[in-house]
Amino acid sequence: MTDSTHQGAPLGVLFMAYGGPESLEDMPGYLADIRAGRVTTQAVLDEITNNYRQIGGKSPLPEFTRAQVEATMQELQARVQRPLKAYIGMRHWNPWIEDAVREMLDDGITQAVAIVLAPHYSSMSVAKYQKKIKAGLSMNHGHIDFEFVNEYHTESGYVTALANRVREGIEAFPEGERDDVHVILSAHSLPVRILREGDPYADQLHESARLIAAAAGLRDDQWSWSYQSAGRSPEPWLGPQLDEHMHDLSGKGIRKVVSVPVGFVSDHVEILFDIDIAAQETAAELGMTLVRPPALNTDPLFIGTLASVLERKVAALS
Ligand SMILES: C=CC1=C(C)c2cc3[nH]c(cc4nc(cc5[nH]c(cc1n2)c(C)c5CCC(=O)O)C(CCC(=O)O)=C4C)c(C)c3C=C
Ligand SMILES: [Fe+2]
Ligand SMILES: [Fe+2]
Repeated sequence: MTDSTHQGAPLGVLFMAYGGPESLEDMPGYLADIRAGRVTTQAVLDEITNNYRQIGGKSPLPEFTRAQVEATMQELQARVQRPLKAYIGMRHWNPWIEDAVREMLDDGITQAVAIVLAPHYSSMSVAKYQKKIKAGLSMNHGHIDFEFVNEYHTESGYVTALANRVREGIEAFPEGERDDVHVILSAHSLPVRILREGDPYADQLHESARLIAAAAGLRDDQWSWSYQSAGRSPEPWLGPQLDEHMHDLSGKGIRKVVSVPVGFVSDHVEILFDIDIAAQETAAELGMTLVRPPALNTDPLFIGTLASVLERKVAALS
């Protein structure tokens, strides 16, 4: 428990997520932001818009984010005596991180903790969210003491929750077939150049994957690693990509697969389209059965993890 001697404004808790379009009309603006000034051809715009059309015409990410924030705040406020106030800021769409920071300053917040709804640190992900906080502060000529959660990829609640998903996927197969089921753990690819730059992303992903496989009781030959959702740019991206990896596994005679993305914490287009539609099509071509258990979303173990890592940062500010 932290003390209750702080007066005045509550302590801010800023939750940051990728952001997602709430209608197909948002697509050009959303993509322009993600691709940061690079031209998006009509063909790429049409392709990605069509992917969103196939998952219901909008991203479910904002709604999952709000639900995760509400559940985490309930748990965190029960553990911390100091009054807290939650804010949501997205990197690529409304509500923007910079606007959330302005709202915090308007509310008189002087101390805050910040977390990205992504468990692994990279200069191309978490660091960019943190830069946006700093931009929001400098644009508004304000100051807030921030404590940042950089990563939480080895937290036991996160690992156990995903190991439970792995088991749930395996148990979707009849009992006599479960020994033959192969588990693919995956995460969003990034350009290969991050390795030369000493970025911890790939190592952190592999560490999570090993912990999850061990917690799920998988044999070494019963799981493998793959990247997914590489961006549409000419430079090389980390692989193997899910599609080519599934072809490799098929070549080894594997026909039953469970897919568990470990870098995403809610169901959104990179799962609902890239796995549930695109990878399922590949599985059908290869004569494979592919089971994809739900993402963490508001799993109580995951929410407990978010509350715990935030609680430690709140304590550091007190
Ligand atoms: C670890 C890094 C990344 C995560 C996590 C991530 C999640 C994520 N991405 C989308 C949707 C799109 N991403 C796109 C491009 C893109 N994504 C990342 C990194 C992560 N994305 C990079 C580095 C890039 C390339 C940017 C560029 O300069 O081109 C795109 C654009 C189309 C494309 O290039 O494929 C989309 C759309 C979601 C919904 C998501 C979920 C959390
Ligand atoms: Fe992305
Ligand atoms: Fe992506």
